[in-house]
Amino acid sequence: MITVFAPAKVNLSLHVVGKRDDGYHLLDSLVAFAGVGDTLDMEPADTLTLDITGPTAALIPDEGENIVLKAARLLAEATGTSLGATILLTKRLPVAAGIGGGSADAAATLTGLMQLWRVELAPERLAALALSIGADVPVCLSGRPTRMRGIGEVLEPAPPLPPAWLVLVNPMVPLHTPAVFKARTGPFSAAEPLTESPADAKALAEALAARRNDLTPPAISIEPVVGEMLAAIAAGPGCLLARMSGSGATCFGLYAEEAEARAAAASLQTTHPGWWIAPAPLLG
Ligand SMILES: C[C@](O)(CO)[C@H](O)COP(=O)(O)OP(=O)(O)OC[C@H]1O[C@@H](n2ccc(N)nc2=O)[C@H](O)[C@@H]1O
Ligand SMILES: Nc1ncnc2c1ncn2[C@@H]1O[C@H](COP(=O)(O)OP(=O)(O)OP(=O)(O)O)[C@@H](O)[C@H]1O
Repeated sequence: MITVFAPAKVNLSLHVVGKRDDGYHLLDSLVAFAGVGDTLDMEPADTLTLDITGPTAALIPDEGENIVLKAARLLAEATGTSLGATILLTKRLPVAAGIGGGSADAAATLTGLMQLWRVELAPERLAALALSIGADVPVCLSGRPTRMRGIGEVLEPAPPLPPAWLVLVNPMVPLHTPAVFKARTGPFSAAEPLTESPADAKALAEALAARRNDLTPPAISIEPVVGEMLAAIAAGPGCLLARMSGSGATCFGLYAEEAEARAAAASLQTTHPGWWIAPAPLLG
């Protein structure tokens, strides 16, 4: 059996720098990953089947093909294999949450099934297949701190990030990516990539504070609770920065120490028992 971890994707900064003719937005984003996520267990089988369990399994809508099966089907088509797999997805991340839950699952499916089926794809074919599943799937395949540009297809390693902790907070209200991009108004931003490795978590927070997530105002216009979450996270002790990830609604606090992140998470959970709150290390 193969087990693959599908970590939450966190956009530490996200600048919307333009728009393509087909309506997709051009981004410049510093993307990292957190030590909390879904897991996929895969075993060889004659056909492809998916079971879903875990605390957030029920949040995945019934309609449409699950992105795990879509990724598996496209990989089988691209490699010409007739092999199947029994896949168990343990879902822990909230859905439609800006932390790439579905994209992380799709990337983990590709990684795991390539091992299970002993198939390979040229890197550029794999990248194109990933992008055809979703804009965030290529970066989730990389799994390490990355400067993401274009609509998600232009990837280059980011400078190494220092040890740091995150607290991810979601109001358990889905926020759909197309609606947030649609609500964005005003001029486009300049790209302001991180060029040097921050010495520590405080320096990382300072560098991030000079940048932003341009999707925050449109997300707040659709779900005002995003503004409430940012204020609640920022007000807690030890918080170096509070920001929204991706198209929301998940926001994160950045902390230097694990104990600070755990204390902040416990305090937020007491004041907001309905929110999904996960302390996790920033993966280097
Ligand atoms: C906001 C981010 O999460 C940042 O990492 C991603 O850009 C979104 O990635 P994703 O959820 O995989 O997005 P997709 O499923 O490919 O796109 C959903 C919809 O969001 C809008 N969209 C998405 C990505 C992008 N760069 N510009 C867009 O305008 C489009 O209307 C698209 O139809
Ligand atoms: N395995 C899956 N996990 C979560 N959502 C899935 C999955 N398969 C299909 N979906 C569908 O994909 C939609 C988007 O879910 P996802 O959690 O990937 O969004 P997101 O957090 O907006 O992603 P991103 O951070 O890439 O913008 C869901 O509303 C759901 O209908």
